[in-house]
Amino acid sequence: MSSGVTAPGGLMQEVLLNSLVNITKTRDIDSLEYSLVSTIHEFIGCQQIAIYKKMDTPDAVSIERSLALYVDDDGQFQWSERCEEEEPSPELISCLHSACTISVQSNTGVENRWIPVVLQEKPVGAIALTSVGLDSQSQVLLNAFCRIFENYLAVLNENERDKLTGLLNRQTFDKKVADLMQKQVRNQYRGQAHEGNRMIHPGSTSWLAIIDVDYFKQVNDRYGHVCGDEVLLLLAQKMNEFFRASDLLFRFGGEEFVIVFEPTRSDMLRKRLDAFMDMIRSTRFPFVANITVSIGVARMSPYDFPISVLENADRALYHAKDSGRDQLHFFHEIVEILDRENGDLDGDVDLF
Ligand SMILES: Nc1nc2c(ncn2[C@@H]2O[C@H](COP(=O)(O)OP(=O)(O)OP(=O)(O)O)[C@@H](O)[C@H]2O)c(=O)[nH]1
Repeated sequence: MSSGVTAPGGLMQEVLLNSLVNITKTRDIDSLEYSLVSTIHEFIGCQQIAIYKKMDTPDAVSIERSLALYVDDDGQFQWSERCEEEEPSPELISCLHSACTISVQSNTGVENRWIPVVLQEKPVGAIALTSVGLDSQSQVLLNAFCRIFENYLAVLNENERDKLTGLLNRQTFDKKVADLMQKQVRNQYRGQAHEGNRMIHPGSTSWLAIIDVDYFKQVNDRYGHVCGDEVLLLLAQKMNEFFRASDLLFRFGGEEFVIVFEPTRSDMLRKRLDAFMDMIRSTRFPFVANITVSIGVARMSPYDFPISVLENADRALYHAKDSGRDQLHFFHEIVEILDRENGDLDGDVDLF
């Protein structure tokens, strides 16, 4: 038996209730995960606890370990951060595939257990535990914690998402971007040249793109709002399939979408967005057959105000619309051109 908290009955119940209060007090998914792992550590006391997430990418399903806690023999513990799981165990894959709990016991009595996390009837992740075997009380507690986590995850997930497309909604923008930027500062500080298992190329920065459907009003006017919604839904699905799971995809309202890209070089991003525009041009949408999009992109560093970056991307988008639509423009390039034309090297030109 590997129980964490040992306290008299009444006190134990109080500690337990407080822990549940802490789980349900959280307002974002990262804090929820942290509360769950802390609670399992406190009440069940495992050697390792990890949360895995299934990430659907264009080419394959990848798995991310979003949080892990390692406890050594002296009870000292260490947190480990988000990373891509390069070689997921067959048990983890099978748990994610079957949505069933899997438990494997070694000769030495160490037990590995994978518990699925199910959202809208689909397995979206798993909680993995390494322990010296769980007694029945710990198993009951563990299952209850996991189910509370699952229920609360569903609530938070719904609050973060746009109802029509399922993409992140505008209200989450500040928090999500702040988290991403903090992560980049930490990586810079550690001199880390990798993002997950991807190489960060020299000269890479984050980018923010605003994608806006061209002449979308005509779609609504001609076919009605419900048909317009169908077009937006398919476009969002295409974006989800095309871009990496680590890029943040938002619907900002109407026919306007925002993507925050993890560090990459501008030439690489241009290639990717050109390919995206090509894919959209050749996709057959319901009712309208074809649509095009205009895109404005601005560089984003951890030291920028997100609102200023949004304004810059919006100016580049305006330029794309103004120049005929179905185009991609980078804000810094427009500034460079205008600077040259105006001979104004302050960069303080009234652009648009
Ligand atoms: N179907 C649907 N339409 C929406 C939604 N939100 C906003 N719209 C419509 O999106 C259209 C946006 O029109 P405009 O801003 O004039 O832009 P546009 O017609 O795409 O023209 P350009 O962007 O200049 O190419 C309007 O008709 C809005 O009513 C929504 O949730 N569903």
